[in-house]
Amino acid sequence: MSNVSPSLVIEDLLKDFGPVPALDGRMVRVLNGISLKANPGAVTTLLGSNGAGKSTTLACAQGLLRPDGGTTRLLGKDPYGASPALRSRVGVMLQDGGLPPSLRPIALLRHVASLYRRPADINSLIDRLGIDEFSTTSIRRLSGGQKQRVALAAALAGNPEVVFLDEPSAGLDPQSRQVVFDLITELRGAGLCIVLTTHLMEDAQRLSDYVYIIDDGKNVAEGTVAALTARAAHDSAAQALSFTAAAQMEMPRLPGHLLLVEPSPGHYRLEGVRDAHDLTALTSWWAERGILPNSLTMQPRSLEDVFLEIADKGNDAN
Ligand SMILES: Nc1ncnc2c1ncn2[C@@H]1O[C@H](COP(=O)(O)OP(=O)(O)OP(=O)(O)O)[C@@H](O)[C@H]1O
Repeated sequence: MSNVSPSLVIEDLLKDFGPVPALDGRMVRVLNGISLKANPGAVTTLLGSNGAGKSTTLACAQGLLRPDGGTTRLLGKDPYGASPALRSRVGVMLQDGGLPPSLRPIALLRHVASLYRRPADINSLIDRLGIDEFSTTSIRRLSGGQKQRVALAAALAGNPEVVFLDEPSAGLDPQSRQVVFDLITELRGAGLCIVLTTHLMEDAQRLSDYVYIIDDGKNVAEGTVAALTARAAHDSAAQALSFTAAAQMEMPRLPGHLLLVEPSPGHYRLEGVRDAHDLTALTSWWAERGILPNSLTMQPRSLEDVFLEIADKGNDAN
């Protein structure tokens, strides 16, 4: 891995937007020193909440926006104002699709493929992504998930070495999501450098070889999913326990370090469990109230726990 030269290298990226009338015409710094690397044959994920700066980072990496500072090298070149030769080696799937609304999907994909010297096998992409099912419908009338599939096929039509996927699973039903995930995994196996953004922890956890968590235009953590989750487990000995029972029960009084919440009706989550005594506090409440939970799980730490902890620390620091 260390001998592989990264397809994308970003160092200390700065990007300002504005002037913003609501801020007396001042500029807003939305990227404040983002750095990352993405290797071929790997899925590199930018994970962050809404507005963290993921799409802006991708737009700079793709050469669609001119950065206000820092350096960006895509396949060894500055992507801003790059030659068509560089662009033909890169595929982009934008969050809002950017597809011409009046065209039909297959005509569009054949046209896009015809613009490249070494296009992908477009029939196989159409088949894989189930685009045949809606081939006679214009893009304008496609559902969100169908547009996503066409946008992914368009991003891959030129047989790129690097592909940028902005929220690739947005709007997809579980079956299409699985198809897209399988395709991404296969492309990684074929040596593509895949850079994706998501705010969905589950997607990041399932797909990523390396994750950069960004918040407020800055890097806040990075690593493999395994390293990030292991580090968080080491940082904090507390675990969470989930159970399902009758909805909207009166909450018990628990020791101060425990927090019992009902994130959705009938689904309870006890946070901060450190040892078996903490479980006694919970089971005493169940015994007093005659509650027998329908299900009960102690959860291993997920990327979501890591993310929420980092976000919490960020909020505390502000
Ligand atoms: N053209 C623009 N002018 C002014 N502000 C902008 C512009 N584009 C983006 N921003 C701001 O920059 C910040 C980062 O936006 P960006 O779209 O990169 O976030 P994101 O992490 O991709 O979010 P999301 O998950 O919601 O797509 C946001 O606060 C956004 O409002």
